[in-house]
Amino acid sequence: MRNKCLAAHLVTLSSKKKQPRYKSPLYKARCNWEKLGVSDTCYNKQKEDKSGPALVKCILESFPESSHILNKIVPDELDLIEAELINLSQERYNIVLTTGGTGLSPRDVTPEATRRVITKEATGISIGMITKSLQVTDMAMLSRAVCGYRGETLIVNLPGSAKGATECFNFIKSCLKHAVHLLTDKQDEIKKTHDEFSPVISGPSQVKVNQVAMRNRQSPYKMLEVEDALKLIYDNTKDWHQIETIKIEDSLNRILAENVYMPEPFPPFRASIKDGYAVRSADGAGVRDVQDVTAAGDDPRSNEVKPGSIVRISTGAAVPLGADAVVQVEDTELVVRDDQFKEVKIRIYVAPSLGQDIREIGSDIRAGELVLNKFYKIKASHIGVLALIGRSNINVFRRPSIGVVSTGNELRRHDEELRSGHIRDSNKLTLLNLLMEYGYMGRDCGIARDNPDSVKRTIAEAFEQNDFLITTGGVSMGEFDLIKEVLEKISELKPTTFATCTYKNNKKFIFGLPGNPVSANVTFLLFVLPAIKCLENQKPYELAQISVVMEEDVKLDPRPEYRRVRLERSTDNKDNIFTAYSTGNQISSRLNSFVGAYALAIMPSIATYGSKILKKGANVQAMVLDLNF
Ligand SMILES: Nc1nc2c(c(=O)[nH]1)N[C@H]1C(S)=C(S)[C@@H](COP(=O)(O)OP(=O)(O)OC[C@H]3O[C@@H](n4cnc5c(N)ncnc54)[C@H](O)[C@@H]3O)O[C@H]1N2
Ligand code: MOO
Ligand SMILES: [Mg+2]
Repeated sequence: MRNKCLAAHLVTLSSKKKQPRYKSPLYKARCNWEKLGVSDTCYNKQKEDKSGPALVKCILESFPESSHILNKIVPDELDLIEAELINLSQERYNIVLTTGGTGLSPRDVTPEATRRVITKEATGISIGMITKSLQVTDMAMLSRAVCGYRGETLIVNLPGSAKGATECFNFIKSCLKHAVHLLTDKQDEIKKTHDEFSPVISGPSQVKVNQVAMRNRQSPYKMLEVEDALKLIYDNTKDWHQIETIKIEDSLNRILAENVYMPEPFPPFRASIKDGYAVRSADGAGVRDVQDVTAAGDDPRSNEVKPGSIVRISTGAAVPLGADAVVQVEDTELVVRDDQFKEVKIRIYVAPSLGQDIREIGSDIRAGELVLNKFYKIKASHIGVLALIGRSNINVFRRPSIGVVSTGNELRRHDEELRSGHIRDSNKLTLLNLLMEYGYMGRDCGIARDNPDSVKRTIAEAFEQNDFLITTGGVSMGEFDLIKEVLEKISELKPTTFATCTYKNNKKFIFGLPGNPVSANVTFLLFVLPAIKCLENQKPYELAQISVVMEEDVKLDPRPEYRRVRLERSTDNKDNIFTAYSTGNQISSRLNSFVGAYALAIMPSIATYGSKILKKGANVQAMVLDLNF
């Protein structure tokens, strides 16, 4: 339906062209957004229209989902421009951008035509555009650009030059989508944008979450020990596994869901191990006639070695009939050659033994032999084996599709401009890349704002595409910490949260990790990774541990803690003991405590250790993050 589309129409008008001569569509493109239109009046054979194509390029860059762009030219005539604008609004284009005709020359009539057409003015857009343009040139004072709308169509006057038009488009583009959503009454989209901007409203927070005075003063969720938490995670993930068939080319690091047997012997023919001569061993040493040659790929039945003769052979070639040994070229000498330098007679120094330098049929892999076991993680050489035995597809355990959501009003994408009170979302890229480090792919499912609707909507949208979600933030005791409120079945690993739920009849898994970047990283390694592996039907997993000696006194916490440490081998290193040095301040907001960290040294809780201080020189276990130290 066209009226439901987000569309733009661009009209470029030129004041320079006196006669209206051309009216032709210049450019039409269909993309997978709905309908965008671009029209252009500044077209004249004496001068190339640059602003139309330049704007089309800008639109496509800024709104790659644009589905229809029409670049059209209309002449600089009040009535014609008016008629065209009315026509475009009747066709329900969502945005009409005009270029040209906004200045002070007598031919400049675009604002007048626009005023005739619009039912209401959108003054803010013109003001925004002109204000920002004034930072570029004082000439912007001469702009008479008008912006407004007729029906569902937003009409925006831009200057005529390619530079001015694209500059002004870039000044106003951030509000265009929302303007169209408002004009077309797209409530869902409108709400999303309002959520986005809620945190910048100054004064008391506008986010009405709950009656804060009634909040829990203690977490109502049961807090678990790490081991119990892991058990609960396994119990809730171990039965999910599913099998899928994939191409062997795509199977690296996947978990095999079948035993793989060899269907036929390998090598499938008797193959030479050396470059040399295929011989009859009974003929012994001495001078032989070189009867023929057989190369890799030749049919062994095409040749038969006659008594007293030999056949030149290369490594990997099938040994011809009659031959039962191969003599490497190093153990021979040339006796006679012909004019063409072909070998005629050679001498074998040492009598060959039966079967020498021949790989018998099935000597590498017997027919029926088990070559790969179910539950193996498929490595490069395994894929080679699968190729060797002629498998195109293989059954593996399906991986959950994984989405990553950040939550927080303070968050902006790392590439977005920050305003006061904002920080960049670092957890998203950390987690997506941690997934990749361990061989998984995650999807960016956006940033949810700290209100129940936004959290619910973002989670629901993420569940549309994913089996497994990792969220960060919003799991603690704050009045805007909402993740737990929207989940059904919950256990808490203070403050990490794990829940399973059914969404549209499918079982889904969600980890609400703490927002603090270090905590998100550590809890991913401790809990999320084992859960993903369990869904893939791998055995209970944890990072490999080694024994380390702490290089400093450490104040312990009521909860076990995981210190980021640099490791050094002890000088004598008899028992393979490593010394662990903390990577600076360990506060959980300080993500750079991971920089230079090779391991997580496990600090026991006060209760387990029986003291508040772990003394320098104490021996503890450390989970290895990077073996290359
Ligand atoms: N009264 C209590 N307050 C807090 C407790 C508690 O037990 N009682 N626990 C503290 C601990 S420990 C942690 S960890 C945090 C957990 O916080 P949340 O998971 O609720 O996360 P937020 O409050 O949303 O954010 C915490 C912190 O992290 C920053 N953050 C959040 N998301 C991101 C991101 N994607 N990228 C970068 N930084 C992010 C956020 O700005 C906050 O500074 O709660 C303590 N409070
Ligand atoms: O659990 Mo919080 O993660 O200590 O900072
Ligand atoms: Mg919080």
